[in-house]
Amino acid sequence: MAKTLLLKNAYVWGADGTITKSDIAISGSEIAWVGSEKQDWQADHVIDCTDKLAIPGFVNTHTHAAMTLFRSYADDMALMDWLQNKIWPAERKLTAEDVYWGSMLAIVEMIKTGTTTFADMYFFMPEVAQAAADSGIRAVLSRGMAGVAPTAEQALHESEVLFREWHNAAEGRITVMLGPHAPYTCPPAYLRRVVELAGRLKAEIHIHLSETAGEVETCLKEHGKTPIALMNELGVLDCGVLAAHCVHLTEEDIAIMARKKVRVAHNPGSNMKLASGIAPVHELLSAGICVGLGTDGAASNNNLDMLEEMRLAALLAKVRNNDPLAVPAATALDMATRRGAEALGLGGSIGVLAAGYKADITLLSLQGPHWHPRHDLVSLLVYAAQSGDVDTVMVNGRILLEKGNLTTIDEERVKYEAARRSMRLTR
Ligand SMILES: CSC[C@H]1O[C@@H](n2cnc3c(O)ncnc32)[C@H](O)[C@@H]1O
Ligand SMILES: [Zn+2]
Repeated sequence: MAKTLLLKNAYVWGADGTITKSDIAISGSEIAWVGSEKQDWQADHVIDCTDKLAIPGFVNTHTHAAMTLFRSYADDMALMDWLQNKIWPAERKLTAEDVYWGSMLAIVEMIKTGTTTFADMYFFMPEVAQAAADSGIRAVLSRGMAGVAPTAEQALHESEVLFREWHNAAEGRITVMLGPHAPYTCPPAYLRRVVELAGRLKAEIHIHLSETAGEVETCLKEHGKTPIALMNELGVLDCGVLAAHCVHLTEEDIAIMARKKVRVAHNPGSNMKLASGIAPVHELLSAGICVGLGTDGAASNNNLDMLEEMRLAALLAKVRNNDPLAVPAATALDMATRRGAEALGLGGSIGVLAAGYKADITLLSLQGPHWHPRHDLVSLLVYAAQSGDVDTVMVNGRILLEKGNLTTIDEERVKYEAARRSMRLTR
């Protein structure tokens, strides 16, 4: 018999976008019921959620988890300078164990700030998968691929093995996509092979696209097309694509993306810090494109806090469009949860608190002074909440954070391992 859990008397952000005082009944890994009338639910365990807000766990649609190891190592630089002169040389020294512990540090931070799913693109992905499996979090994993010697062939092979060994593994918490890094690291011939592999495995693609003005300029010079148009020509957009960044887009790019149902991972914090630019989120949403939120890696953000990303997304759109109505609070929250789930191909399974969805839930304490007065809880969540408000987090009905304490991870060991490995890598 599946274990049952009752979250009693919470403020629940429901499927209709309103917040009402409700109970949430959970059976095994799924939400069985949300409402306020059911009296006869026999729960194995009851959590009193008085003065707590229940939302779907945040979905971080783009990160490089193990880059926690490089947090604060190289700041205040532009993307290509940062990658070529600081990050890539340090990444060449990474071992599988480094990636496991760096990913674990990311997972600690993500769970403690209310994230229940993350999409990762990096190296040594079986170790990232193991970290996700060990911790209980949900993850969508891609082996980052660059189409240049000496690792181009190996990356294709490792992507296929990762897919075969980990897609739908760990009680269904882990899924796998293919991760060609970007148009400037993957030449057209290589991208065609990625498309062939995606077709054979029926795998989707996670890629960085149109992140900087320089990327678009170079692509136009070398291929006579924008990165989006080039991906379209190569068949990449027919595979089902999660495109990270999408900062510099033409009207024609947006029309192609809408037609091809490209989903976007918007990373406002990283885009600001690397001075990449401001993505046209309002225009993407108006074109009917699915936009989720991501932190990018902790070396370019420098944290993995989706509350912060949600607030930045709402604020930055207003600045870009000179319009206070651009990306209202409710839209930002939807992007951090339901739309993020859709962006990762998990729509209908997570991202909403309703019967039949997986029980991936974040409870926030409403006791801090910044939650008063309470005209509008969605507004308070997006514009005033703090990560320290995150009280309880569950994935698949399993509690990973209880009253602020991790239940599956030894945080002190993780911090120790990450610190000593980071010292070696950046020496
Ligand atoms: C091939 S694994 C992923 C690869 O991406 C690098 N990376 C981190 N942040 C960004 C970014 O904002 N744009 C492009 N590439 C990025 C990371 O360091 C890995 O090398
Ligand atoms: Zn990235």
